[in-house]
Amino acid sequence: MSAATFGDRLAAEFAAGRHLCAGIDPHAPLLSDWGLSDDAAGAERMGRDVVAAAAGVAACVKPQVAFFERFGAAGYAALERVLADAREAGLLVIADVKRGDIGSSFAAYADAWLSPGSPLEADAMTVAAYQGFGTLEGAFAHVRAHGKGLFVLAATSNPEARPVQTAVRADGASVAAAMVADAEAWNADAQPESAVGSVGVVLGATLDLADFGIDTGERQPGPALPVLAPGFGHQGARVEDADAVFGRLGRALLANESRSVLAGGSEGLADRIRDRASAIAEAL
Ligand SMILES: O=c1ccn([C@@H]2O[C@H](COP(=O)(O)O)[C@@H](O)[C@H]2O)c(=O)[nH]1
Repeated sequence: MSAATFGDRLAAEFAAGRHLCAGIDPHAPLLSDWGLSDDAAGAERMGRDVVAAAAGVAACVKPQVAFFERFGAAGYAALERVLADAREAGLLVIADVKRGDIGSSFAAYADAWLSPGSPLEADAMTVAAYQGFGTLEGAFAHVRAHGKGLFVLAATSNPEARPVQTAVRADGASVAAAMVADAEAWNADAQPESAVGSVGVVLGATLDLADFGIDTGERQPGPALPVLAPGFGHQGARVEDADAVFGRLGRALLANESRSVLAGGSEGLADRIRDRASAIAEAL
């Protein structure tokens, strides 16, 4: 049993003025920019350098697991070492794996990414609840028992998602709004006294959330909903606009930037991370 919840640990990052989530996305062209090989060793080098530069500066790192997975077992071994470095550096890690399945199979994904002692252990993972919010129960068990966190895809930054996520369910809620409501309800029920919940959502910073039926106006009672917001930097969203985009949902915001901090090679990485972290802290 972990004493601090994931929400508590996020709240401590916010209190220290840290809201940047530094992405670890070893795209082939970025590896080439860095003078690294497009293989597991190159991805590992980039990942470990980002961890070293982000420690104490960013709130968390977010390895995009796909970029390691493309190298098979060697990629996973590389990722394990990046995760071990991040744990040692005291950085929160969100594994961007976007897993979802029927509950019994999803529980195995949750064990892989959230079980204490698992080689792939992270602090939180991204999940898809399109097979029903209840399928996430295997991860909720780790959230309750081990202080882990979840980020449920709600309104994603990519334009192709709109028809699915704006679709209206039989109860009148859009799919995106239902994910937000379900996450808020889970936090209010499981961790009513917490300032920040442990179950958050992914909301693209590139979006007008009203188009997705998401209410950013009225502050809800209960813990603040953690929001992992990709779309800043390379995808065009500006942190200066975060308040206007997220409204009440910006209370526990993690602003993700991947390519915008990784582009330009390993030289200057620490400065870029520091600059983005300050710009985000100032804007929020
Ligand atoms: O809605 C989503 C969900 C996840 N992502 C991921 O975030 C990063 C964004 O990278 P940038 O280089 O900062 O654009 C990447 O890993 C995506 O897979 C997202 O972009 N949008």
